[in-house]
Amino acid sequence: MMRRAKISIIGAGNVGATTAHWCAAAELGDIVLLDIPQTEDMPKGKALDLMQSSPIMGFDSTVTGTNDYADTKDSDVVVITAGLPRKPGMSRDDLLATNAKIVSSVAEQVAKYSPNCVIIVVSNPLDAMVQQAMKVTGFPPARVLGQAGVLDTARYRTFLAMELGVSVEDVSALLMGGHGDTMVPMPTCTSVGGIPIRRLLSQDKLDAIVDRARKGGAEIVGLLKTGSAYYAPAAATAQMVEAIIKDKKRLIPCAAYCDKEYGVGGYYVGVPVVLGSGGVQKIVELELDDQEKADFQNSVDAVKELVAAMTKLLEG
Ligand SMILES: NC(=O)c1ccc[n+]([C@@H]2O[C@H](COP(=O)([O-])OP(=O)(O)OC[C@H]3O[C@@H](n4cnc5c(N)ncnc54)[C@H](O)[C@@H]3O)[C@@H](O)[C@H]2O)c1
Ligand SMILES: O=C(O)C[C@H](O)C(=O)O
Repeated sequence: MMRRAKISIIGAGNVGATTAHWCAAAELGDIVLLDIPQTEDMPKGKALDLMQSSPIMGFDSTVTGTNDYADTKDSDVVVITAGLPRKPGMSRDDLLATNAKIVSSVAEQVAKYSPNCVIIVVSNPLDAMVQQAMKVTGFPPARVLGQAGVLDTARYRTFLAMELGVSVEDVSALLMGGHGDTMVPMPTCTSVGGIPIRRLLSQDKLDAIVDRARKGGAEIVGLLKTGSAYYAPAAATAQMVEAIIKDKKRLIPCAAYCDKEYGVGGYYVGVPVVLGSGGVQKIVELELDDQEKADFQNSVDAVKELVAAMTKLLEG
């Protein structure tokens, strides 16, 4: 009998529970939703609620809630959403000290119970958290990656479609770099219905859209006031889960470990990858123009600083 894929989601908060929702609705596999013992039966409650939507939505995935890592044993994919979200006035980097400790403890348990899984980290500040997850698990870099680029690109595509009055389905785009204010839009890799974006939009309008995409997370934080975005982040994460489980070989931007690639030198940063079974199958190296190169380097430098601050915090 064919075994269904097993997907565990660590952190049953807004992003975690919504990722479970999208994954279940798309019948990607059986899902385990885990949170800390202090949350008591909360993950069980969310899992049961989701299961009770299955007759209406027509999916046969099971969803189990738990506080016990033993229930995540032998997962194929583990999504880490554990950690604090930011509130208005905070940057993602302000979460560094708290979330680095949380992600370290989570990654240790994930490696113990699912030594062969692919890990998708979502917790912020993303690029540092995924680096820490790789370090703690000792997994090969292809099996540890971060979700940011799919979300950032989706925001950029949404704003472009809104501006042009066209279907989002026809907007194809790419953003690179870290998941922060230094992320690098790639107008040379943006097209609508096959038409290069610069033939459809003035530079001013494009710049304004790029700026809004860069600040897209803060815009939602400012509106929600109690936390950060979760519908789009969860949809982005579910797309990555699907790519891995179905070996779809999607060419999408993810936070991937780049050593020689783009001359990064051993850090996680957003780059286009081929994502499929086993995680990152290939990092796609593009020839960058001078501006893109400078912007990308600036973003890599910001990631390096963040990782150095994290190392100091954890070791100090
Ligand atoms: N990468 C991205 O694009 C992206 C997008 C949105 C949110 N995020 C980040 O994802 C994280 C979660 O956001 P959220 O909105 O779901 O927050 P949330 O507060 O709704 O949920 C976080 C959950 O993590 C749990 N948790 C805390 N410590 C834990 C531990 N040690 N083990 C297991 N679970 C633990 C909490 O109990 C809580 O239920 C935040 O750090 C946020 O910044 C990243
Ligand atoms: O902005 C945040 O803090 C959450 C997330 O990184 C996002 O981009 O929505």
